[in-house]
Amino acid sequence: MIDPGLLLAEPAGGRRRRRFRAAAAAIRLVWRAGPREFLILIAADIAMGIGTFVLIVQARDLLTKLIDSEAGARSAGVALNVVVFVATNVAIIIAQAVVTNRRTLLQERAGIHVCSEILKVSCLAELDNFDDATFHDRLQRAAGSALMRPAQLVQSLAQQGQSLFTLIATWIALATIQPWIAVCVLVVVVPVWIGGTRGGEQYYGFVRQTTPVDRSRGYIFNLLTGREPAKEVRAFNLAEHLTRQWRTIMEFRLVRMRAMLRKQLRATLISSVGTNLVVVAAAGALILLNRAGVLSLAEVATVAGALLLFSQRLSDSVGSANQFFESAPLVEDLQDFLALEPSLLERGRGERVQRDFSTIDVDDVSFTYRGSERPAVEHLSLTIRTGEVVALVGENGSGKTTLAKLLAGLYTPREGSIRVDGVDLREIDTKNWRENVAVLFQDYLKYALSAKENIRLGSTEKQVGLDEIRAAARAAGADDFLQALPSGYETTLSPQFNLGQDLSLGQWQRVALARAFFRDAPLVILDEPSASLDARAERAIFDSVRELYTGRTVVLISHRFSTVRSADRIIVLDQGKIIEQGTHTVLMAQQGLYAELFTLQASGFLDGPTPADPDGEVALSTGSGADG
Ligand SMILES: Nc1ncnc2c1ncn2[C@@H]1O[C@H](COP(=O)(O)OP(=O)(O)OP(=O)(O)O)[C@@H](O)[C@H]1O
Repeated sequence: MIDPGLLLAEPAGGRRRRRFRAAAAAIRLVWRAGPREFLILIAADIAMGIGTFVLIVQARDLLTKLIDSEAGARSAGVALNVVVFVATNVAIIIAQAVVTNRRTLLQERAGIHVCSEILKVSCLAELDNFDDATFHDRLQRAAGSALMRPAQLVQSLAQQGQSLFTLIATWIALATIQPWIAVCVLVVVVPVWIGGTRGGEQYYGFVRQTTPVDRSRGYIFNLLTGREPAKEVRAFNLAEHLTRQWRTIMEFRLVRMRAMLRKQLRATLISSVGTNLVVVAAAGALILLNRAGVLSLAEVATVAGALLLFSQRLSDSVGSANQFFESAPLVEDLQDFLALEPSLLERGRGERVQRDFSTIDVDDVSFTYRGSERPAVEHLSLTIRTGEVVALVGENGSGKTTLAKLLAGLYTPREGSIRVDGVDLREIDTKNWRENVAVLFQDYLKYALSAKENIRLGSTEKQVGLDEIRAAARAAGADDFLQALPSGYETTLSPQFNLGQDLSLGQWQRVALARAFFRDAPLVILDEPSASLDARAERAIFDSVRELYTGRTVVLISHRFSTVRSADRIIVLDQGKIIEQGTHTVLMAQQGLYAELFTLQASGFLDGPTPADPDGEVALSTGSGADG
C-alpha cells in the first residue's frame, strides 16, 4: 500500500506567472473546443454587465421622478424609464438563459477535446513511462481535470469579468450619488476579496497530496468489484482485508479533506461576514445622511439598491475567484501533461524500414527498468537473420521477456543498440517498426469483444472478411470452438456482456495466437505461446510454425523444451546475460545449463533418471518433442 505520508511538494516557479499561463492555456483549449460557443458566452457576459449598469441608472431616474418630481414632469419621463427598465431586465434574463445553455455545451465540447488530447499523449507514451508512478499520478490528475477544469477556469474568468464589470459600474453609479460611501466601500471591499479567495488554493494542495493514495484506492476498489479478480478475492477470503485497506485510505483522505475544508470555511466566513458588514455599515450611513438632509429619499433608495447589488456581485466575484484559484493549478498540471506530446511525437519519428529486412543486430545491449538497481539484461549481443527461428530460454527472471520487448521496440536500451539492417531502432519510426512486429505476450489481453474482433485486432488496418479471420483461427487451432459458440464468431468473449461467453485458458491462448498469426508481420515474437495449450495442440501448432511463418523471423520464448528444441538457434539467458547459444544438439553436447534444464524437464516424464541425450532423442511420454 502507498505510504499515506507520501506528499508531493508543489512545483517551483513564480505562482502568479504559472496561474497566468494556466488561464491562457485554458482559454486556448476551450477556444479550440468550441469557438462559436466561446464568443457567444463572452458577448452574453458583456451584455449582462452593461444591462446591469443600465438598470441601476434607470432605477435611480425612476425613483427620482416618482419621489421628487412634479406630477406633470413625472408622468412624461416615467413611461420611458419603465419601458427601458423592463426591456433591459428581459434582455438580461435572455442573456442568462443563453449563457447557461451555451456553457453546458461548451463544457461538454471542452471535455471531449481535452480528453482526446490526454489520450493522444497517453497512447504516445512509452512503456517505460508506465513503469513510473509519477507518470501515473500526472495522468490521473490530468484525466481527473479534463472534463471540467479548463471550461470551469474560463467560466470563472468570464464570471469574474462580469462581476468586476458590474462592481465597477455599480461603484461608479454610487460615486456619482454619494462619493464618500463609494470610497468607504472600496476601502473595505479589497481586503474582503483577498481574504475570501484564499480557499481555492487549498483544494489543489489537497488533490496533489492525495493523488497517489487515490490511485491505490481505485486499484483496491477494482479488485473488490472486478470480474477478473473476483475468484481469487473469494478463494483467499481477501474481501475483508482489502476493504479494511480501502477504508484506511478513505480515512486518510477524509482527514486531509477536513483540514482543507476548514481552511476554505475560514476564507468563506471572512468573505461573507465582511461583505455583510459593508452593507450594514453603509445602510447605517445612509440613514444618517438622510436624517442630516445630505441625501434625498430617492437617493437613499437608489444607493441602498446599488449596495445590495454590489454585495451580491462581490460574493459572486469571490466565488469565481475561488473557482479560478482552484482550477488554475489543475489546468497547469493538465497543460504540463499535454506538453509532453511534441517530444513524444519527435521521439517516435524516424526512418521507415523495409518489410524484407535481412538482419537484426543486438549490439552490447543493457537495460535496467525504472526504479530497479539491477540490469534486467546486460551486455547482450546477437544477430538474428530473416527466416530464423530463434528460441530464448532460461530460468525465471533471466531477461527473456525484456529482450523480446526491446526487440519489439517497446523499451529503448539504456546502453548499446538494436539495429535493423544497420539502422538503430532509435532512428526508426516507432509506428512503422511496430507494424513489422507481431507479439504474443505471456500476459496477452482477453478483450471483452466478439471472437472475430479479438482476432481482427491483430491488424486493424486490414480490410478483410470473416474467411481471412477464420484462416488465422484455423492456424491457431481455434476455428472449431469459435464456430461452435452460440453466435459463432460474433459471440462476445465475456459473460459480463449480454449473451457473452468465456473461454478456457487454453482456448484463449489459441485466440491470442490467432491474433498474432493474423498480423502478417515479418518479425514474430511468441512469449510462452504454449503455456496453456494441451499436448496435442502444442504439437499441432509447433509442427506448423515453420510452415506458417515461412520467410519470417520468429523469436520464441518458452520453458517447454519440447517447443524450443526444433529452433534454428537456442539462446540461453542467465541473470540477463547470454551464457550459451546453438542448436539443441550442440547445447546438449555442451552439457551446460540448457542440457541440465532439458534433462530435468524430460526426467519428469520418465520413470527413472534420464541421461542427457545429445541428439534430443529423449522419449517424452507426451510425445510432444519435435525433431531437433
Ligand atoms: N516492469 C518492470 N519493472 C521492474 N523490473 C522488472 C519489470 N519487468 C521485469 N522486471 C525484472 O527484470 C528481470 C527480468 O525479467 P523478465 O520478465 O525479462 O524475465 P523472464 O526471463 O522473461 O522471466 P519469466 O521466465 O519468469 O517470464 C526480473 O528480475 C524482473 O523482476
